[in-house]
Amino acid sequence: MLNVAKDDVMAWPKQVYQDYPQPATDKMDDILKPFVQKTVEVNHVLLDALSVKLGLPKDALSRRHRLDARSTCGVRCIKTPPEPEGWSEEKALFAAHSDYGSITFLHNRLGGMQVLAPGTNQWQYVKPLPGHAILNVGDSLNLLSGGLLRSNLHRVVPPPGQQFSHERWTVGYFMRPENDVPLNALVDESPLIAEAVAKTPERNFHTGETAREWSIRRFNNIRATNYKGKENWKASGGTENYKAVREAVDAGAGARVSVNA
Ligand SMILES: O=C(O)CCC(=O)C(=O)O
Ligand SMILES: [Fe+2]
Repeated sequence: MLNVAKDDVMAWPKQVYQDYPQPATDKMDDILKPFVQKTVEVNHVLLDALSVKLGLPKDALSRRHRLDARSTCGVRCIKTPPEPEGWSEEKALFAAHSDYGSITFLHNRLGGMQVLAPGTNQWQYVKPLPGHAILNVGDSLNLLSGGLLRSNLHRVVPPPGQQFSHERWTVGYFMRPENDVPLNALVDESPLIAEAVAKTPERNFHTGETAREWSIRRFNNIRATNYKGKENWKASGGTENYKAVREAVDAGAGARVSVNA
């Protein structure tokens, strides 16, 4: 798995955070930079449409996700070898999690990603379609929207059927709010969001954390070297007050860890 920070891609050949291996540096100008720019452009169209639907000013979300502002956004490339033994639930490649940011834009050819649809205990495959991308709403957008947009639990298991004999590749862009954006529901900017928050008193939509603090806390607790058990899983959590997630975790959905979502 290779993660490349958006800020490093956009600053290239200057460095903002760190070095990357040659497969990434060779492709910065021709592939990574255009990929980031195009993805952010598409995501802004989506964020504007979502803002309007949420009763927010049209740019309320996109102005919190500007391309040239520092953030924890990044590109991720995941290569998974073929699984000769075929499918088995224990072989989850990515444990159950919800993404930390706002929008995750995923491109893959093989199946394997599964989602826990709200109100169910059944994992369902999300089938990649040619010419399409898969979009996950992350926890930050869930919070900003007062829970109106859901960040569902998902995981990755070996691809189904005959696909298991192929190498699986995912390329994704993880869009997260700008570093200093407070992660609170936007109640002052939308009566719809204010109403949704008022109707969910059991949830805290005022995290007191900035987007950067939120991501760093979660990355640090889930990192395999720090991970000691369920307590870290909970400390890494963002939507643990969200009933479906809490129930799934208590039922063991989050028992395995391998993610940096
Ligand atoms: O590989 C995939 O299809 C999804 C990976 C994922 O959920 C993640 O990187 O957060
Ligand atoms: Fe994910």
